Amino acid sequence: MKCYRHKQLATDYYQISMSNVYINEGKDKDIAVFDMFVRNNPFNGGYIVCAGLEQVVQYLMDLKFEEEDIEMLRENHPELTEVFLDYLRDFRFTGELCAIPEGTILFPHEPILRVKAPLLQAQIVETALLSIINHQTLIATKAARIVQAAEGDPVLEFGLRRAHGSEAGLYGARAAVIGGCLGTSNVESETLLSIPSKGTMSHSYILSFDTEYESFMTYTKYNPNNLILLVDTYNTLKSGVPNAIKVFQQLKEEDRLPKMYGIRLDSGDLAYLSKEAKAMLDAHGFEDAVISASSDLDEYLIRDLKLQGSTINLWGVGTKLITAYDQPALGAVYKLAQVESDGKIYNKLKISNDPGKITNPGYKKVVRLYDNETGKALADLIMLVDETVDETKPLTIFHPIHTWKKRELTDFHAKQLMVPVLVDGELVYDLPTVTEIREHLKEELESMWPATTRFTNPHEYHVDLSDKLWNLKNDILNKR
Ligand SMILES: Nc1ncnc2c1ncn2[C@@H]1O[C@H](COP(=O)(O)OP(=O)(O)OP(=O)(O)O)[C@@H](O)[C@H]1O
Ligand SMILES: O=P(O)(O)OC[C@H]1O[C@H](OP(=O)(O)OP(=O)(O)O)[C@H](O)[C@@H]1O
Ligand SMILES: O=C(O)c1cccnc1
Repeated sequence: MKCYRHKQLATDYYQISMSNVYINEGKDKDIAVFDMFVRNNPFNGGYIVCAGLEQVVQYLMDLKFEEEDIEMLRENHPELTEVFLDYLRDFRFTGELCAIPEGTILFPHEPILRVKAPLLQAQIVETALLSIINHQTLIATKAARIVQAAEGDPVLEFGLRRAHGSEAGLYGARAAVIGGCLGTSNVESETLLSIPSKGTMSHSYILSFDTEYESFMTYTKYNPNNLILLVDTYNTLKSGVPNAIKVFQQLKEEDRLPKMYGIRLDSGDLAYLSKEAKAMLDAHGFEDAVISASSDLDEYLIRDLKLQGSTINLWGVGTKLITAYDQPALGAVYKLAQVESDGKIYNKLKISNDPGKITNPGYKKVVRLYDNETGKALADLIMLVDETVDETKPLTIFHPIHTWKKRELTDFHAKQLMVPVLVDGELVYDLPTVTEIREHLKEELESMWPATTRFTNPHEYHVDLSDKLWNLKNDILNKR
């Protein structure tokens, strides 16, 4: 049986059936603008970390349908016309993609990306684009929170075994590094991230030897530079830590104690055990030993362990990071905002009884307004592409639903968040490396007030609409 992935078929069938209509009704040449955005911050948090753009670009640039895909569609779906199947044969994405760069902090309702392309092209890519961005943005945001809780201690991503399949593990590892993780245990990600995978040892390794000491000592023969010994297999304080100290002493005598050495705790009271282990290591002159821990950790547990005075200084985080345990889906959506047909422009919005769910029409951009004195971000404005912000005058911004909530901004500067990525289907953007993206996120987090990034009841960052966009939206609503 053949079983391999056709990425171009990784879509919902309705994209195909709607495209079949578009081409037969001559709508395929209409130019559509779609926005992708998230409606709520995940994890009850105050921000979102953009991730996944590189894979979106790869997908759009590589997208084509093979003869066998077309044959399969013809056989299984007799309703698909030959005109449409023929069109698929030569399919290429020839449109425009603008996006907020990866590692940028984003807030609900702001377009994370905007696609402007012939309607059929812009439509048929929806599912793939959403699945890429929904996944990586969610994991990058979770990772950023975990890294924030670790307060500068390195965090390693250990989740592959608990990921929802190896693809989620691989791209989850990428997103985790974007979110600030120092590295990952995932070996496959080395080719993707160009970051060497890292790791310690498992309980089974230790159990495979007659004694814990022998397992540790044998490990040192083959791992001269990486020596993090797992100390909880038998008894952390009575056996694991004393055996680790014996090994470190012996290596020190032989002048082969690596720079990076230490222990990993994986069960029990991590605060208590880390403090006791630190005291024992210090008493033997191993003050610089790494004390790492894993065991169902997340941002709340890490914060709690720090409050308890734990001495852990390297965190291994698996399940709760790679699965975004407390919020398994981000909920980004992809909505039609404009159609250009026969030279005429029609701005579109989706109505809802919930005013927060009514989409924003038009060809838009996002601008971030920064305070000149502190350099901190003040608010974001979603506006039409042809609008500018006059930085020389005070600017009054208002809540898009509760419009009486107004704020006057003075002494600020504005920065456009979206950048052109594809023009006429061609790449016009230098894709940064994952480590560059991670650095960018650090700067982004520094530009936010702590009130926005705190875990408990974070301040709702203001994302407002320009007057012109607000009027356009209301005009459309009033005409219905
Ligand atoms: N000091 C602490 N404060 C709060 N939570 C802690 C503390 N120490 C450990 N935990 C957490 O408590 C949970 C249970 O830990 P525990 O060691 O009892 O189970 P375990 O890790 O599954 O151990 P075992 O593998 O021996 O069953 C884990 O999520 C762990 O991270
Ligand atoms: O707790 P997480 O955040 O998910 O981190 C990954 C976990 O995976 C390993 O456990 P596992 O029991 O699978 O293997 P082991 O026998 O090597 O401990 C490791 O020891 C961690 O506890
Ligand atoms: O290297 C490790 O310590 C590791 C890797 C995967 C899962 N848990 C731990």
